[in-house]
Amino acid sequence: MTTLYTRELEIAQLAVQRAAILTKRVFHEKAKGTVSKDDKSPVTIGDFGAQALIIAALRANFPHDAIVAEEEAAQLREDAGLRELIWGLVQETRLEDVGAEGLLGGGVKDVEDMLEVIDLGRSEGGRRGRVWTLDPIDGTKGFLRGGQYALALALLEDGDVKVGVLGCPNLPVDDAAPLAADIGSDHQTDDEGRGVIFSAVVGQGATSRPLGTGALTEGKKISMKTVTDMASASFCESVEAGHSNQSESAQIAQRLGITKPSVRMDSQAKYGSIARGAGDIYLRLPTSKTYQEKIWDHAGGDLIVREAGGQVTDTKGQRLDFGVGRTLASNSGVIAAPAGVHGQVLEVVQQVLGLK
Ligand SMILES: Nc1ncnc2c1ncn2[C@@H]1O[C@H](COP(=O)(O)O)[C@@H](OP(=O)(O)O)[C@H]1O
Ligand SMILES: [Mg+2]
Ligand SMILES: [Mg+2]
Ligand SMILES: [Mg+2]
Repeated sequence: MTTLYTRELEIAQLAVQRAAILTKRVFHEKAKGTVSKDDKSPVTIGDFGAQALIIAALRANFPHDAIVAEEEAAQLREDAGLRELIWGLVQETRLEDVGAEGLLGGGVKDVEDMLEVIDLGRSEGGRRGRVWTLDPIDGTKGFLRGGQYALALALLEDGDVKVGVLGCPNLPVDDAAPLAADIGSDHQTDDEGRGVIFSAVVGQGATSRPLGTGALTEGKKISMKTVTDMASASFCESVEAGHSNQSESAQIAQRLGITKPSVRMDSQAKYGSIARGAGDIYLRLPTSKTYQEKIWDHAGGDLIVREAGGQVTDTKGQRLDFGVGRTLASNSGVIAAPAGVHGQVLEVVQQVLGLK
């Protein structure tokens, strides 16, 4: 039997759309309730609030599915001020479309329930069964500096990505718009023309549609650009130098004959951008031997790029393996490129990294 994942896709898109209403509100506020996690990385009331809203929708619609999400409630249990702020936001956030809000169902009863909902994302993942993976704000550093960020949700079944949704509130709606790494100096007031949801279902292609706040509109098919001449291609990379080795990627660009400077952008907005042909190649080269990539940072983007005509592997040339657990422990780095040139890019990556 073919499973079409129609309901999973609809719920995932609406849940991301609703949570984006919350993150956009926090994005425009000066005080974002930022705290440091144990690994010193930032998390904000936007991350916690979005995670609570999205998991609440999953709990109501797919109560038997496991969830692997980035954040956990431990810090909120010790900080009443912070959790009340988040609770206020979660309570107030509703989709404009009453029917759509009804579809999401459930809701969060009270503050304690909100903390429990956040902690439903602590599954260890794995190769068996249905596992949702959620990054409520991917690119928190981009979110804090007024750049790109994404709400990323994907469904894995037996370790394979079946549905992927990326909400990118700060990317242009227009698939043909030039690659936008930041959103200019007007970001405190103006959301006009921005906000897009990228989606994909395995075997059904990838689409984009406006993020909006009302009912979802029909998606438009997206596809990667065909690269015929490397000299006119461009790399899309992290803003954070600690997340990808930028000097190695400069050498790779040079060897490939790429002349344009890399576009630096936070979050999985990179995957969405290349999937719609606004950029060409996404490179993420390991900066340390010990860091393991997290499944929520890549699952949605991986499927969206592959369904748009791309290939995604690590630097060893292996597909990303989402069935290992919460991390991509068996992979190293990421190379996402149009299928026609992926092999050529991989070859040069391996030469520069000394892998062959
Ligand atoms: N040393 C490191 N190497 C690679 N990725 C890292 C990293 N430290 C943190 N990250 C991840 O990089 C993500 C952001 O990706 P990008 O650099 O493409 O914007 C972060 O997601 P969050 O912002 O959700 O925590 C975080 O999970
Ligand atoms: Mg992330
Ligand atoms: Mg995150
Ligand atoms: Mg984080």
